[in-house]
Amino acid sequence: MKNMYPLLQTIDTPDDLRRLNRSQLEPLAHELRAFLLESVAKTGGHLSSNLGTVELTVALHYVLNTPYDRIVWDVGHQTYPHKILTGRRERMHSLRQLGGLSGFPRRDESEFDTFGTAHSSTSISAALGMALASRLKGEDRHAIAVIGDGAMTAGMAFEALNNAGVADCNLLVILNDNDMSISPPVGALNRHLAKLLSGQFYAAAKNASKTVLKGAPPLWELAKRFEESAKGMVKPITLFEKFGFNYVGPIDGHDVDTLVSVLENIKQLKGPQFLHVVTKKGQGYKMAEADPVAYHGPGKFDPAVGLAKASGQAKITFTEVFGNWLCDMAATDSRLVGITPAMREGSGMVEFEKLFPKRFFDVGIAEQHAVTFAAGLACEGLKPVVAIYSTFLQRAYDQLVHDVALQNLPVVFALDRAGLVGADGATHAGAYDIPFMRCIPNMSVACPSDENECRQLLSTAYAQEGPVAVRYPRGVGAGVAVSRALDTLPLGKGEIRRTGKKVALLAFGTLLHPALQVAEVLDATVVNMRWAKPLDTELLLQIAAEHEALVTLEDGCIMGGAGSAVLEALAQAGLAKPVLQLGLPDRFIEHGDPVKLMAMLGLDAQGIEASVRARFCAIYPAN
Ligand SMILES: Cc1ncc(C[n+]2csc(CCOP(=O)(O)OP(=O)(O)O)c2C)c(N)n1
Ligand SMILES: CC(=O)[C@@H](O)[C@H](O)COP(=O)(O)O
Ligand SMILES: [Mg+2]
Repeated sequence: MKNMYPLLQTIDTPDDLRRLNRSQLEPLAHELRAFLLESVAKTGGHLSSNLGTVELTVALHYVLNTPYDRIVWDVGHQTYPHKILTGRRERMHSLRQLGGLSGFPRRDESEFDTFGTAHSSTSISAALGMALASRLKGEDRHAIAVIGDGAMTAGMAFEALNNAGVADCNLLVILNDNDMSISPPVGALNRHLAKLLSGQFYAAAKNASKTVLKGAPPLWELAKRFEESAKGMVKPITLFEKFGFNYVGPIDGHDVDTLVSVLENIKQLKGPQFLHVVTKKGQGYKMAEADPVAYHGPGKFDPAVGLAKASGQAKITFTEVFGNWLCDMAATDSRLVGITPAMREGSGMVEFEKLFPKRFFDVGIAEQHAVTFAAGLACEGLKPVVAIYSTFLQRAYDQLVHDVALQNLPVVFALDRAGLVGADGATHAGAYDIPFMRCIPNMSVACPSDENECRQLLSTAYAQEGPVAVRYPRGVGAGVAVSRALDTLPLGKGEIRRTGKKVALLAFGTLLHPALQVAEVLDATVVNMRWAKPLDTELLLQIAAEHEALVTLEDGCIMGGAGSAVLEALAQAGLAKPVLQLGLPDRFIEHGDPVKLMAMLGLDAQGIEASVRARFCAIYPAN
C-alpha cells in the first residue's frame, strides 16, 4: 500500500485531503482509481459507476466542509471513492461481506454518510430536507444531491425538483451524466441530456469552464454564462432552468481542477443550483469502459484478465427460468408484452428484447409508472408481464392496489430477488412481498419451490384473469430439470411431498428442500404449499386434522407472511393447533453470503430441525 499509493495513504479524513495543493488532486485521483480497481476486483461490487465518480468525489470533499456540509449520494452504489476518502480505506477488503462495510451509504457506518440509500432517486428530496432544515435552524451549511442520469428518470426525482425549484434554500443538485443506467438509458429525458451534450455546446462549455471560470471573478463569470445561456449563445435553455434552478454545465467530470473551480464558484451562489457533470462509466479501466453493463456489479475478477467467461454446465438461475419462459410464452401468444423498470439484465430480459423488440418496454427507473402502464395495456386486452425485483415493487404499492388489483386486471408480476439477496443487504431484501401482497383483494401470490415449478407457476399466472405474482429468489435453486412445456398447475393448490407422523412442515417456496431433509430425520409430513394466496385451505385443514403440530416455512418476514395466513385459516375454521412459524425475524438482515445468513437465522436444515425439536420437545424428547 505504502509504495503504490503514496498520496492516498496520507488521507485518513477529508481534512487531510483539504490540506493538499490543488496540483496534487489529479495524482491523488489516479491513485484512488487504481486502489479502487484493485480492491473491488478482490471483493466484487459496483465497479463501473465508482470508476466514474473518482474526480467528482475528490473535488466535492476538497471544496466542501464535509461532514458539516451534506453530500447526499443517489442510489449510493457509486460511493466507494467517498468511503475510501472518509476513513474506510483499510476496511474496503470487507465490502459487502458479513460484518463488513456496506456497499451503500449508511448513517450508522460513518458521519460522512448523510443519508442511507440503495433504492434510487431519493437524493434530491433528502438533500432538500437537509437544506431547509439548515435554513430553519439558522445554520450555514451546504446540501448537495449527486444523482445519476438513470436515477433522474424516476418520478420521485422530479417531484423533488418541482419542490426545490421554488424553495428558498441553498441546494445544489449535481447530475452525474454518464449516459448509462445499468443498461443504456431510455426515455425523453435522456434525449434532452444528449442534446445538451451534443457537439458544439459541450465543446464550448468545456473550454468555458477552463478559461472563463479560472481567472475572472467567480460571480461575474457565472452571471455571464447564465446570460449567454439565456440568449441561447452557449446552449439551449434546459429543463432544469425551467424548474427554477441555475444550470451550470455541462462540464467534464474527469477534470478535477475544473470541478474544483466550478464548485468553488457555485458555493458562493444562493438558491437552487444545478451542475451538469459529464463522466464515463468505467473510466480508467479499459474493460469496464468497453462494457459498463458487465462491470456494473461484477463478482471477483483478475483486473489483468477481466471477467471470467462462464465455464462448464452451470445450474440455471430462477432469472433465466423466467427469461426462457417469457420468450417461449411470447412465441405462442402475440398479446404478451414484457415490462422492466430499468432492470433488463438483472431480470433476464435481454433475449426477450432481441426476439420481440416491439413488445419489450424498458420504462426507466419508474416502478410506479411500470405498474400503471401495465394496467393500461391490460385494459386493452394485452397480456403484460412486469418483471420487477421484490424490493422495487415496494415503490409501486398504490399502483398495485389501486390501478391493478382494484380493477382485477390480468397483470403477471415476475417477482425476482424474493427473500435475502446477499451482498446488497437489507435495502434489497425481498422480505415483505408476501404480507404486502396477500392482503390485497384479487391478488394471487405463488411461491415456487424449484425451477421447473417456477416455470409452471408463471404459465399458471399467465392463464389467470386477475393479477398474480410469482415470487422467486436470486440465483439458483435445487437444480431440477426444467421442462420446455408451458404446463399450468391448479390455482391455489398445494401438494403433499412426504407423509410422516405427528408434525407437518408446510413449505412456501424454496425452503421446501431443507424441509424435506429435516422430515427424513423427524419422520414428519412435508407439504409444498405453492401458493401464499389463495391458500390451499382444504389441504391445510386436512393436514391439521391429521397432525399434532404444524410448522410453516418461508423466506420472507414472519410477520403477516404465509405462516400468518395459515394461522388465520385455522382460526377461521375454529381449529386450535400449535403452529411454529419460521421465516425472517422482525429486524433488517445485513449484507453477507445468503447461505450463511440463512444458517444464522436458523433457516437451513440444521436450524429448522433444532427449532422444531425445541418447540415440540414433547413430540421429540431428547434422548
Ligand atoms: C428504485 C430503484 N430501482 C432500480 C434500482 C436498480 N438500479 C441501481 S443503479 C441503477 C442505474 C442507475 O443509473 P444512474 O443513476 O445513471 O447511475 P450509474 O450507474 O450510471 O452511475 C438501477 C436501475 C434501484 N437501485 N432503485
Ligand atoms: C444498486 C442496485 O440496485 C443494483 O445494481 C443491484 O445491486 C443489482 O442487484 P443484482 O446483482 O441482484 O441484480
Ligand atoms: Mg448513469
